[in-house]
Amino acid sequence: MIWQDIVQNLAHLVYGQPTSAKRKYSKFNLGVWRVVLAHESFFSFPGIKYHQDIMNTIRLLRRACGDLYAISPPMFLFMILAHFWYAVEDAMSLYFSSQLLFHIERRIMEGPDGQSGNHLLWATATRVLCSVLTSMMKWASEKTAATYKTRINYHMEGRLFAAELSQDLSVSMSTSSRGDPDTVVQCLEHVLMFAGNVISLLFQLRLVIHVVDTSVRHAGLTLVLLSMLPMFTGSRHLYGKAYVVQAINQSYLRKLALLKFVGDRLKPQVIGAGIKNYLLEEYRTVQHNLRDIPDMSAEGLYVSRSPLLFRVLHQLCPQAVMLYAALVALFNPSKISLAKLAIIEQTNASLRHSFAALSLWTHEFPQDVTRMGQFYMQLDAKPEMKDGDTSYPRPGYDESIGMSIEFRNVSFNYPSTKTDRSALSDVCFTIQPGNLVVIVGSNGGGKTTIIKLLSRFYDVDAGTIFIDGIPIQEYRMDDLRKGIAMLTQEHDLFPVSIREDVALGSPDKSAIRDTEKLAESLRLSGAEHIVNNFSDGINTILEPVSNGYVSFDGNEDEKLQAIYKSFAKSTSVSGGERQRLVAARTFMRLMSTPVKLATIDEPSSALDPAGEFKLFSHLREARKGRTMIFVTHRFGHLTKHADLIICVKDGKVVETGTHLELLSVDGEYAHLYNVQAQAFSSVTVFDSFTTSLY
Ligand SMILES: Nc1ncnc2c1ncn2[C@@H]1O[C@H](COP(=O)(O)OP(=O)(O)OP(=O)(O)O)[C@@H](O)[C@H]1O
Repeated sequence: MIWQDIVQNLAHLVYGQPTSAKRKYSKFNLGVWRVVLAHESFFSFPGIKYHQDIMNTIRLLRRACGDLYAISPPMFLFMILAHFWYAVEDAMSLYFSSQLLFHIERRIMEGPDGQSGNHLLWATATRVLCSVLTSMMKWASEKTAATYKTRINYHMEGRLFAAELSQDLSVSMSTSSRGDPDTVVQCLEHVLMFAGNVISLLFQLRLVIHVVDTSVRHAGLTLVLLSMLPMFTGSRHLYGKAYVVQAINQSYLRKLALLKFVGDRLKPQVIGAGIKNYLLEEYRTVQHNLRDIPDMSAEGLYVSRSPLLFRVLHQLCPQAVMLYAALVALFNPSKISLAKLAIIEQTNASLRHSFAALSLWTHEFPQDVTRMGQFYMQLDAKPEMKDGDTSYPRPGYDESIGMSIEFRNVSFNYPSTKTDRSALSDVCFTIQPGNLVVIVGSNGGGKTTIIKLLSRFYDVDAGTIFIDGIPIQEYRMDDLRKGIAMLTQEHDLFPVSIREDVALGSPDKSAIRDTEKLAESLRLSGAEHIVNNFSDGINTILEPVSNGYVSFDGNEDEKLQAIYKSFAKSTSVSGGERQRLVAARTFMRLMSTPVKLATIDEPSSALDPAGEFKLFSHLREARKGRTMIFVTHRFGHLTKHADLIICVKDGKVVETGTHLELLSVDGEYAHLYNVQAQAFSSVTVFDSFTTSLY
């Protein structure tokens, strides 16, 4: 019911959503569904403390107005003027139409010699003028609005992009959805529409009551209310209500399960198992059991449950004016005229439309405000981690040696984690400048987490990480990260050309034109031959952003499909080739900036053994003046060169030492090493090749 919806939505707006503790819930079955519907009484609203929400809404709207005004003051003012004009025009056009109808009627009754010709002429001219002005306004407003909205969207999206780029990982991971810049202008437009709607509504009410009153005194309000009755008794619907729907009919669920057997995934097994007849028989049983139980949507079934009386009233009430007029005409014909009837009918229709628009507004506006709030919250989200003010490397610190690192009683858990187990707990180790370190351990042990903490992706929960003798938090994050080259197990390519992708390894903008360094990076990572495979060479974009679509109906058209495929020609490379290209970015970094720490976290899972061996050798060659930390599961050839091996298990450091020291301890590292060594002990041509590499 529209009226109920308006009241309920306004209550939501003023008092906020009621809490589930205050709502009542009713359960009922509809066809194959069980519906649980939340009911709200006015008393279930939490109370006036929600005036805070209203203040927040006003604050948000003021901020939105400020932003939109700053983008283009004339366009902003024009947008407000246009909306105001529509509201006034809506009301005026009703008034002018009624005048026109009166004059037409008078003219018809008086005939061509009557006195009303001039009035009719004026009324016609005013009506035409008003329509022309409105069309001009609409034309201008559509043009301006399109440009204005485009500007607003680009501007707001740009601000959001900048804000997202500067957020740290824990903040971005806690944000569930990306804010929509559209919401700002939408919200403001909805407010303007609401204001316009209220103006028209008041005018329409005034007009219809006045016209009816001129026929029968004081009958106007009664008649208006009577014709509006369907809004109080209208059909039931679930739109905008809080409910949950579950399929509970076992035969229906069985039918859904049976239909899955003809899907592509299970079809081969159905054919192989020869169960066609069995499934067919089962389906017939289900069909028989379901008989007439409808499986149409719960929403549709709910509407069809409206009581008969409501339906009759719904049909009859809008005709109340006509029926009433017929009665008046029957007993007192001089009190009614056709012009009045036409005006009342027309105004009644407008009134119904205005009430429906108002109901929609009260439903949508709180959602708009919430979305706009989310947008601004994302825009305002500040990095949680405090930046330090010491430059890295510190002035006077020896730049020719690598980074020294100490983890002192470090514990850490990811902000988004759902388990109680810490990713790292009470971790202690020390790495000397220039050391080659290998971190080993089983899956989920915390190896990658150590690497991420070193680049200060997150702050530790307890303990301290010391970099070159001082806590990591004291360094300026940008400086520290410039001193670290990371090669990770994620091998996502950037959606740009290979040239730009590799060049982005260097913070220097001119790297994109440094052909020599680009070629050397590709050579060291073993990606040279990949680039040579493409006709566009180093300028190939491997993951172009999608740049078009086929319309829904065009999906059937083979020619259109072929044209679409020709736009989006993504060039695929294998997992190993991707890893090599990503590694090229790291070599670019190692060649371009004074890197004091290189962290290499399993970048070779998809590489063949020879490729992995070469990659690691090239990385080791770039070690001079740097500390280097490798994380790898295939560590035989690396740990022998390592100054320090850190063995982690379940978030704890279980052993540290050199290869020989740890083998002699015969603990976790010796166990992992022996498992790998045994895998190579069977003599095959391939194995002897790989073992010789290691
Ligand atoms: N982004 C994340 N959010 C929540 N938990 C995470 C996240 N990344 C890792 N973890 C959890 O932290 C723990 C340590 O993960 P980490 O990636 O450091 O292990 P790992 O030793 O590198 O494992 P693998 O050898 O499989 O790469 C694991 O329990 C993992 O599930």
